[in-house]
Amino acid sequence: MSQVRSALTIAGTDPSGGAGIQADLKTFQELKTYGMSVITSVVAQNTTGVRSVEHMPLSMIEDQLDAVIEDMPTHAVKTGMIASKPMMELIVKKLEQVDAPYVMDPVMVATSGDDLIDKEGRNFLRQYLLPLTTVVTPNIPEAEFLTGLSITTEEDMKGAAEYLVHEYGVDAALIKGGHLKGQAIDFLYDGKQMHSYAAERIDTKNTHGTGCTYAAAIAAYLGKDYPLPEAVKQAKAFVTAAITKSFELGKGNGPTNHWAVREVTERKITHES
Ligand SMILES: Nc1ncnc2c1ncn2[C@@H]1O[C@H](COP(=O)(O)OP(=O)(O)O)[C@@H](O)[C@H]1O
Ligand SMILES: Cc1ncc(COP(=O)(O)OP(=O)(O)O)c(N)n1
Repeated sequence: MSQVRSALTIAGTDPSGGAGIQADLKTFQELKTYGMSVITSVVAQNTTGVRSVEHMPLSMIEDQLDAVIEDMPTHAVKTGMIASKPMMELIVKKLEQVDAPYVMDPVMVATSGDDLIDKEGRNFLRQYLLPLTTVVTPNIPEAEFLTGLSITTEEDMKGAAEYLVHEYGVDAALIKGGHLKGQAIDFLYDGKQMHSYAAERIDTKNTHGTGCTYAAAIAAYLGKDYPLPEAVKQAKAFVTAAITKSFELGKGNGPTNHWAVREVTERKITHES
């Protein structure tokens, strides 16, 4: 692999550093992927919650996207917080100009419980953005919204992954199991095979930004031409390390540790397919 690989994140900000654009760029950097970023919304938040949000004008989002797409090679795209239907319509149009794998982290609610996307945007995402994705990575509540299914068991998770692929035309769906009890297991359905990725659940409240970090790591590995099942396995190891060494910072849920991967060498991930 000669040229440096790059990834573009299109998301909101987290000034406390644990989630959003900040988490994505830290993840790309740790995985030696050149990180580029387009900001959709400026979010005043920390480990305890969101206090205010300013959405970027559409013209500013478009100018940021054009500035990157016209100038920089893009080997993978990851979206996080896209707060409205007009933003999504713009991003759909721009993604047509980028020939690269697209990871969607369908961010809807922050760990703190604050909504990050409006109702019109949720519905547009389901109908128009999902079909463009290489892989969508919902947590349990996000998967329940996207599918309308109740998800309380591992079998429900598998059913939701299959539903998203068959009903919404995503290439693959990764249902993350952090919100369930027991081992931290995720299920990836790629239209042909069901894959499971399991790790020991770590007893910590410091999981702010786990979903962002996981999706950004998947994008980085896809940008390096890893096959999707392997990209997910590597990203699972990355986010598990980040949680293992997460930080007791802030008064709420502390952030994950994006350089943990340099220190946590033994990360037992059970990948089955
Ligand atoms: N306490 C935990 N210990 C180990 N892995 C966890 C823990 N909580 C979440 N995970 C893992 O972190 C990733 C993010 O999952 P989840 O927290 O459900 O998504 P989100 O952060 O979007 O809500 C998944 O791989 C999940 O299995
Ligand atoms: C701007 C922004 N994007 C995404 C999130 C989600 O972060 P959070 O829910 O706290 O953590 P994960 O769901 O990724 O584990 C956010 N808070 N802000």
